[in-house]
Amino acid sequence: MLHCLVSASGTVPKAMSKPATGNFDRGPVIPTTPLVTFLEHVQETALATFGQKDFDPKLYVDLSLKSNLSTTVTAFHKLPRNATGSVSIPDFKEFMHEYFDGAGNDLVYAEPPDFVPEPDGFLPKVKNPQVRAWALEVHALWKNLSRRVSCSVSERPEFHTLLPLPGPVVIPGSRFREVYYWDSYWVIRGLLASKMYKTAKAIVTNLIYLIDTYGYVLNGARAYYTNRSQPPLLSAMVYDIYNRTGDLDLVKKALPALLKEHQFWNSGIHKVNVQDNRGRNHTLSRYYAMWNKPRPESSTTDKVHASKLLNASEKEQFYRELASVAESGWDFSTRWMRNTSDFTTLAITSILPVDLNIFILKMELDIVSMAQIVGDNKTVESFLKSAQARKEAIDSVFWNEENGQWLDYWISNGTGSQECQRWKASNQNNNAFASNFVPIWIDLFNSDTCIVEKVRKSFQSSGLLGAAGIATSLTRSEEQWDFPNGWAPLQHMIVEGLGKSGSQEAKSMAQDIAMRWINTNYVAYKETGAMHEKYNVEKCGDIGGGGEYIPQTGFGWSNGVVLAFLEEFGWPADLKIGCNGVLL
Ligand SMILES: OC[C@H]1O[C@H](O[C@H]2O[C@H](CO)[C@@H](O)[C@H](O)[C@H]2O)[C@H](O)[C@@H](O)[C@@H]1O
Repeated sequence: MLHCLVSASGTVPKAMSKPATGNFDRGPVIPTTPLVTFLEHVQETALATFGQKDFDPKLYVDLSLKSNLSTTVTAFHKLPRNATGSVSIPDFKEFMHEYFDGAGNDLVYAEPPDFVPEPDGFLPKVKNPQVRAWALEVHALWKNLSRRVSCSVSERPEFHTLLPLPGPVVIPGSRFREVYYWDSYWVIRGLLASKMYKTAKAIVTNLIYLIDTYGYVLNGARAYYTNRSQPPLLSAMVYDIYNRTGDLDLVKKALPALLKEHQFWNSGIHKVNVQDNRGRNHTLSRYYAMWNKPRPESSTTDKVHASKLLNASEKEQFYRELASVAESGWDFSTRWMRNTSDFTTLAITSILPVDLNIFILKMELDIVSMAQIVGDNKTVESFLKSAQARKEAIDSVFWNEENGQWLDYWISNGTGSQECQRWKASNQNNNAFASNFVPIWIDLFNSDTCIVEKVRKSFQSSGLLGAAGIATSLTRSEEQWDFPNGWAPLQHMIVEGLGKSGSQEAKSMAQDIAMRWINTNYVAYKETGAMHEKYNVEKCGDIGGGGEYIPQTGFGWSNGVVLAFLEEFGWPADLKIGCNGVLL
């Protein structure tokens, strides 16, 4: 098959049409705020002063000011330093105490209005008392994770990197003190199981507000996340809430925002046109952050990686790749590296990712359903066409009949390339990733018995299924979105897709994976007293590791997926919970 990669050019949406900085124009850059830039300097001094041990760079860009910026900057420059840029620990601590409010102080605890300790009709299929008691503890964690932005933020926004939001949110937990885009989908799935519809709707209202303000949903609600989005799942949130609550107003409010979001992912740098040898043009999307400097929340770390690169142009491009990987939610993974043992070869902007395009196809189909609900026939017609076109693109670019998987596709040229290329099978990434099975999540694929059987067999022999769930990849890289880590969202999409299919074998497989996942979450919870951000799928009860920050607890999407699984599959009274069926 001959594919022709046509330019990924196009107009940058108005909300983000800022000139690129520097001499190496590889796309737009959204300028950051003076406060973020200053806090990066504070972060650097903190590292020089305290050293690497227990250092979390994000902490420093989450601080808020006590006085205005210029007074604080002046005091910062007056601090006596030695040659390495460090300050004496007592001087630095005093400066921090005098000029900054602690990270997270501007996001205050908010009692969820719809929380009750045991909701009516909670997890009716969970019969085992021990599992029920644990599920109620997980349900109670929503109270710990519920926040609202303090009034001080809207009073003095220039003192904060936290962005103002109209309503309460649920945060992932620990260092993730703000609301995150794609995490919110699984938080909402859990809230629906917890019958907390108001809380779920408030999250969606905030995300719609972000679209109204910025033109897209930000990675998270912080000033340093304005240059990128995250996997687009707002339509799925709205659609699932509507299906539970029948809230027509929510659909009416969401629809215009979703049309805007669709435009964001299908224009400018995110859009790539591929033409095949039969002259068919396919349009697909990719991740592409509007940033080409170190990520402020990981600035000191990014600079160390970039120091291995020789010139300024390579560094700029590497920084853009880092931020674009953060947009994918899979930060970081060998999935995005040209050379899996060299982190500086991250090249996500040259990849058409399977899962992103599935999320956008789902967005298109959800828009069709919602437009039908509100009687907007023009939108129904136009989005049916978009969905049809993307389905054809997915079939022809990603599907690999031999593997029975959808594979990411490497494009060899970056932004602005006009060059036609011959489609090669070798441009499909043949490595096994959990994302290769994400298409099965959506009804368009899980209702096709033939596809389901092929995919089920392929999944069974892929090596991804471990004792405690689905591994992210098969590569042991020390990156957190790789082997042996398993992540709640990936378990959920694959399990839900297999479970919805008409195949009995696929349904049993879904139940089996869900039980492995529930067991590991349960045992880790009993051992550590917490729900974790990620787990090690090699061993039941083990938590995940690797990556650029220490393992986090809380944890929004893990709680959501456990509750959603328990709602769907239940737990029989006589079935033991724990590793190898051993009761703790
Ligand atoms: O601080 C480093 C990075 O942290 C975030 O990514 C990770 O946590 C998110 C919240 O749970 C999650 O959505 C993401 O999938 C994780 O990899 C953040 O989203 C990144 O932008 C940030 O650079």
